[in-house]
Amino acid sequence: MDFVSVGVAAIKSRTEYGWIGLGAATLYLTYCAIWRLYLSPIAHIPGPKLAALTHLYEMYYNNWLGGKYIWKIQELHDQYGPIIRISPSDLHVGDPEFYDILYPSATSGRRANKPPSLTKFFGLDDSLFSTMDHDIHRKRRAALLPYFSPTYARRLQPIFQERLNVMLERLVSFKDTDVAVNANCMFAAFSRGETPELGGKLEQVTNIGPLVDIMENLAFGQCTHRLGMYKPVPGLQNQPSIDVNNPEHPSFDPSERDASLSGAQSFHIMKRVPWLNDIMMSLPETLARRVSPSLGSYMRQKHETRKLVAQLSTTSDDEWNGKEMPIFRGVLNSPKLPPQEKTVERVSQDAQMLLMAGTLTMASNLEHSIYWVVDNPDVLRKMKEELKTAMPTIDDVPNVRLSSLEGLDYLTAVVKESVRLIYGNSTPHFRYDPDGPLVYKEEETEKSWVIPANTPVGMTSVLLHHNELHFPNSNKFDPERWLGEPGKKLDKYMVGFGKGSRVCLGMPHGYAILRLVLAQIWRLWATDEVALGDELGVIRLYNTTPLDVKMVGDFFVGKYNKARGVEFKVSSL
Ligand code: HEM
Repeated sequence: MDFVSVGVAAIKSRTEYGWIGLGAATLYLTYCAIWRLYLSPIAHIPGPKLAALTHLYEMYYNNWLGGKYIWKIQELHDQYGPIIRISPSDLHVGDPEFYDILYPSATSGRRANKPPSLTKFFGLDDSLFSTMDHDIHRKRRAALLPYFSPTYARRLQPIFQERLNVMLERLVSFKDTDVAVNANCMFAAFSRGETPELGGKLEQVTNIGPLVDIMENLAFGQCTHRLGMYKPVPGLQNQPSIDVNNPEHPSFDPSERDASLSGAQSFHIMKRVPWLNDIMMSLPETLARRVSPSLGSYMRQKHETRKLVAQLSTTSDDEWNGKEMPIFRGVLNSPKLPPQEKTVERVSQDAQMLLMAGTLTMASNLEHSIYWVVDNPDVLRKMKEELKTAMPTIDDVPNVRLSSLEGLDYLTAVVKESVRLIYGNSTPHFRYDPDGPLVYKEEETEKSWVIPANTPVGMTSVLLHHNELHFPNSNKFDPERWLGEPGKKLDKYMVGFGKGSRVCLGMPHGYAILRLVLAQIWRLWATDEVALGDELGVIRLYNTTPLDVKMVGDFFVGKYNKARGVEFKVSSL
């Protein structure tokens, strides 16, 4: 055989192999398509064929259009009914009455697992939030539970109050300056300096919002003491504060907040390609920072958290005598966990998750509530009148007890209404029952749908909180809806903290901090329309329109039009 015929034969066989490969791929794809459309155990659930056929349908709305699938899901519910198939593997239910079935309570005896799409996107696979298995989740949660009761939250008031005082003092230092305060950064203080105790040096940190400090205090028994950097402002009650004229200390720095939020942009990619997340998480911090600043700051947070937990693991019980035991010191020692659950690596994941869970939603909530309250003078008027009953003068503000704020119905209604409109997590929260099928019964038609075991089903707070049957005129910020008997009945439909065995662990702390912050800010400050007369000055929105507080995309948490978020200035009355 000459070279030419050998070459021709090789090409021929390669072409043949090519055709065989193509044929096999076509057969496989055809089989997959037929299986997904007609043979899958969820083939009977209504929905668009394209969504049943490929995840690209969802990806078009989430990755290409930017977190828009939840609103498409609402359109699909309008078209196909209350239960729909939204991807080859996932279902979605729009009927609020199904919530308690999908998210069973801890005492129901039913198990609810989380699928990887909701757990493997932020590199904390062994944290409480990301725990897929129901039984492991129960154990991990039991170790944290003692630190999250309403009574415990009340006991923590001095810790909350100390940080809050500093934030309020700092706010006064901006009065009659031209500084536009970034509300989210003011509350969250995403910047974190290295702790001197750990041998690091303090970075220049320009945020002093209370939330990260509070969470760090609860978690580790210390915070980064960034306040020590600020010069006290003369005349402000013994608090360190900022010299606003010092160019090194400008207003609240949004860079890390923006970085953290832009990190959320990768949520929809990571949830479908979890191995990409594993690669990212294995990068050294310097390289991660080059890939993206948000990833860099996330990695820094991860390393710092690990250092703090490692440090806690070497402390002795005596060191905490007479002091509040930090949560993760307790977890490292918890008799409820087996040794493999108490490694520094595993516990650090819980700690980082807690820092994130306790700041992102809270900061967003407080930020937007500033806008809603200023934008609704009637709401502010009623709230201020009620606040005056608990704090007759502004000197009473730092000493008001949480228990007396809990008795203020209107304040509670304002808090609930802001949680309703901030939605908690904006993305569908998937669960599956590993033990058997679930049944969804459509009330109107009395038709029953069997959902096979192990099928992920999601429900979405953004859609449930705009259900016009329960929340008429749902886009309006209207605390009145939570008052009286009708208000009490609405509690069933409030899902901002989730429900069931995985309901937000920090809900008591969340309510406590929201009550304290809102009550104290709005007792101390007025607006141009509403003033009691003895306030420190007025809050005026700056460069913020109604469009800026409207959620435009679901990236696990809501994304908003204006990257800097709500801004305001403070002036004399
Ligand atoms: C307005 C404030 C807050 C909102 C709206 C909120 C909302 C949520 C939501 C929707 C979940 C997921 C529930 C689920 O998986 O079904 C969650 C989980 C969690 N939250 Fe919050 N949260 C807030 C504040 C806090 C605070 C202040 C802390 C900590 C002090 C916290 C700690 C946690 C933890 C640890 C989890 C995981 C619970 C688990 O998987 O068992 N949250 N939160």
